[in-house]
Amino acid sequence: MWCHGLSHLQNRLQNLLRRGVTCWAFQQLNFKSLFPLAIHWHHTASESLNCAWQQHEDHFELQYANTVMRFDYVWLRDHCRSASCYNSKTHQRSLDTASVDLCIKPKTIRLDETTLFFTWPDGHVTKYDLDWLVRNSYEGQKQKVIQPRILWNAEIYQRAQVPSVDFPSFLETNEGLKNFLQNFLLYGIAFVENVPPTQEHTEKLAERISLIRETIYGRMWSFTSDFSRGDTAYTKLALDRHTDTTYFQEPCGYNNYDRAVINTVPYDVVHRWYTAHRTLTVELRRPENEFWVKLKPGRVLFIDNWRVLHGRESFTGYRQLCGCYLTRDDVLNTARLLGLQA
Ligand SMILES: C[N+](C)(C)CCCC[C@H](N)C(=O)O
Ligand SMILES: O=C(O)CCC(=O)C(=O)O
Ligand SMILES: [Fe+2]
Repeated sequence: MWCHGLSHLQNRLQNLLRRGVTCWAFQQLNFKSLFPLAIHWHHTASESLNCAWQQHEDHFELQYANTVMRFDYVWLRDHCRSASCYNSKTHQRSLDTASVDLCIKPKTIRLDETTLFFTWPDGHVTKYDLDWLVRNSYEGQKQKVIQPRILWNAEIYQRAQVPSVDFPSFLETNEGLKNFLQNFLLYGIAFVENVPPTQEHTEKLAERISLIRETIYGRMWSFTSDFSRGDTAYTKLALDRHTDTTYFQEPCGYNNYDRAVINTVPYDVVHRWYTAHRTLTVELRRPENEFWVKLKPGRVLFIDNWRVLHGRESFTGYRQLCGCYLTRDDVLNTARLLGLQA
């Protein structure tokens, strides 16, 4: 993440929208006439619970809360929350997953109210609450939006009139910080206004959100067009949309300027790469996806490099920027501590 101003932004957002899982209607035929092996459907005693399950040869099938779920038996054993399998104080698994027989099957399955009890061949009992299973099933997760995001282009973002947060509110109130982070998570960029235009205040701002990442550019960097480093960022040249530090093992995001020689793939794969690169670049350069921001002293911009690229026009005269790179895990951690879905 950056926390300093840029002259224009290019938003390019790939987001996978997920569809909810469909419900399942099941006409219960008399299986005896169809299959030699009787398949037992187990139902809850109380109709209101509306839960049915079936013990298949290689998985457990559960129908509950309008969701059809399928669970691997090793998974059901591995996620056991019994005292001997799970440390409820640290929320860590005690069970040695590698000790679970890959061909394990439950000896018996029983439902009591809203809890399923699986008894394994060694006598160990694993119990699951039905709602926990829905929440933690693959089928249940597919229905959830992991983190709400708003896909935008320049027009959508301008129309959204996303409010900036003021420096004092951001620094001194959790509400200010939470509003900022909510916008940052939704859009991938967010602004803080009226920040005293010093590196120290910018640093204080960044530390409010996350750990600052030390890189070859220092912890906080302040730069101008003095070519103090052999990089076009330290010139007056225009910079096309990009993200920084793509040459790091843990880059901020990816960047065409800094791309090293492609010498690890054969020529035909190289050509496919260029074709894909061209498709992406055409998309990235669509004018409607460019959101220009006029930076000024006191305006701090945070950018999620996994969602938004940055760049600038060429310029004349004196211009100085300062900022830093933030660690994504710590930004997300701060957001979660404030109750945001991140
Ligand atoms: C000046 N500042 C430290 C912000 C960025 C320097 C980044 C330089 C390099 N072109 C890259 O994109 O990673
Ligand atoms: O000068 C700017 O506005 C941005 C420069 C840049 O992208 C960089 O330093 O990586
Ligand atoms: Fe950059």
